[in-house]
Amino acid sequence: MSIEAQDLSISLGNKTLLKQINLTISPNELTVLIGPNGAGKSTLLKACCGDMPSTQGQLSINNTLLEQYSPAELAQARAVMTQSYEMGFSFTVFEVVSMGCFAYEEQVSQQEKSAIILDVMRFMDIEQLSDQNFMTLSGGEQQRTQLARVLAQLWFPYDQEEARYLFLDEPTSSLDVFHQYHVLSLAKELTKRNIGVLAVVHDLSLAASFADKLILLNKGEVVTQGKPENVLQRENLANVYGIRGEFFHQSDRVKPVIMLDSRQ
Ligand SMILES: Nc1ncnc2c1ncn2[C@@H]1O[C@H](COP(=O)(O)OP(=O)(O)OP(=O)(O)O)[C@@H](O)[C@H]1O
Repeated sequence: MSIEAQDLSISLGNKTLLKQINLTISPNELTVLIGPNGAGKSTLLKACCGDMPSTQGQLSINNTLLEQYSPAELAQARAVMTQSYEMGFSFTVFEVVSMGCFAYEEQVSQQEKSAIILDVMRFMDIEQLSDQNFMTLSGGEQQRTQLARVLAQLWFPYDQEEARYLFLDEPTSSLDVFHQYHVLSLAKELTKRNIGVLAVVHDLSLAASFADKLILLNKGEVVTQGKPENVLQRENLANVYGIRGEFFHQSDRVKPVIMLDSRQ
């Protein structure tokens, strides 16, 4: 059980966005995509969740090719949180989160649905905002509401045996430090429930602190992938980001950090 991308390429016109990507997203791992602006992270995330068709190569989810999934099956196999989430109408937080239940709406009672929504709102620390208009929330509160919505999509059925997947494009970009840690700890927690997580994260120290596996992208290609300490080597930071710095992990009592040289 996993998501497998094989030789995945995407071109638009004469521009190549992704070049021959090979990767595995495992259900028991938090995989984090890193790389500079324009590297292709969002494009790769969209390709892996089936939101963007590839020009070449293939993608399988739990040993079944993506094109063999119906939209309903795909909605039960994976949930996606993109970077922008414009709401055309005014909805309350509760209503936005309840949209996540669309994939199994007919299989649960109203009571069960409300219990799921409350559960994920508690998880995301937004239950006190339940009746507030989504448009009036702060950026971080909106982000946590959207996270609760995608979590709701994967909350049922409870006894699901098939691995499922959560795709998060910059889920921590508007969050304060407490909620950044909270969201990535939660993402890690989900991997214990047979949910594989692929997240785009810009903050390298945060990525190094939580990722089981990092995938470093540059110019549409995978430069390297593996454990954070192996990916965040001095030469990769220099070649890909153009910075001087290094991975530093003092002890198990503290999270690793990327230390930047003061002379860049
Ligand atoms: N629909 C499109 N048409 C043309 N070019 C596109 C399209 N979508 C993405 N691109 C280009 O593909 C490249 C990769 O974009 P992508 O959004 O995947 O990068 P990213 O690594 O997520 O960047 P960032 O860190 O800035 O969010 C960029 O150069 C972008 O301009």
